[in-house]
Amino acid sequence: MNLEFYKYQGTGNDFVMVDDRQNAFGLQNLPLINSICDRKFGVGADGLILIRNHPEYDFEMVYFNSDGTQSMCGNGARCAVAFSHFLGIISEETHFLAIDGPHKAVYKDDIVHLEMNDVPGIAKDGEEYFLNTGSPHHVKFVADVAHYPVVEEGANIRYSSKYSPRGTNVNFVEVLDDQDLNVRTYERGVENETLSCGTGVTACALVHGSLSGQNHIRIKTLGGALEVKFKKEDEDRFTEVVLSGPARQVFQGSIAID
Ligand SMILES: N[C@@H](CCC[C@H](N)C(=O)O)C(=O)O
Repeated sequence: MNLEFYKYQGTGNDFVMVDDRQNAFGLQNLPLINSICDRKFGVGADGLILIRNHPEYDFEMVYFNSDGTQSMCGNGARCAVAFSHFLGIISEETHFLAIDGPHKAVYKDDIVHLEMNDVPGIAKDGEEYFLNTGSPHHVKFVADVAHYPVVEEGANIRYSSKYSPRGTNVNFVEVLDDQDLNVRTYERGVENETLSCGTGVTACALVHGSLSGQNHIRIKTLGGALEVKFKKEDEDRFTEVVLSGPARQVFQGSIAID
């Protein structure tokens, strides 16, 4: 049997996308997800996304990390919006469902503006921070992120007893100024550095914005530029959080599956 798929990338965070409006893809088939995402033996991707019908929303995004675990993916959601536009499911605006609840988004000129869920607070531990932007994120400020050992130190924090057993994603942030950051992220579920992480840059922007007093932060990742706008309420609570950036189709294909 052949599985038709599309490949998308959002600032270098890459995903195999499947139009699964017929609910044909087995959600428990983790070996299949692993093998499709494998960069040597499969298509190769940080994650796999199914687009499914939903009675109350334009579509449902079902996201899997490359190891088959599930969480919210900001870049994946931006790609899901672009893919749903390509499939003709949505036009410019959409209201869709993800694992962390409903999201609204606008797709215009190849840029997806994605409304994230409100963030209830930031936990501080010395000079390091933890918050949940749909997925869990540790945020650590460093002086020279380009030369930082992201994979080694990211794995140390991700597997530390503090975050056991669920683990966390880990972001290393270099502050350029009050509104600009360089960010590199170690991702749980990929167990490696990815070129960009949408929920991760959102977490970094909220921490930095709460320290610098700004509510519009530009973030450079290894895979490109993203922006986060938000409203800061009292007690480090954030509403109207919007993640913006490009999401593009790279190719389409078909893979033989058993
Ligand atoms: N790349 C994603 C985050 C995907 C989920 C994460 N790896 C987790 O398991 O928490 C993004 O763009 O947000």
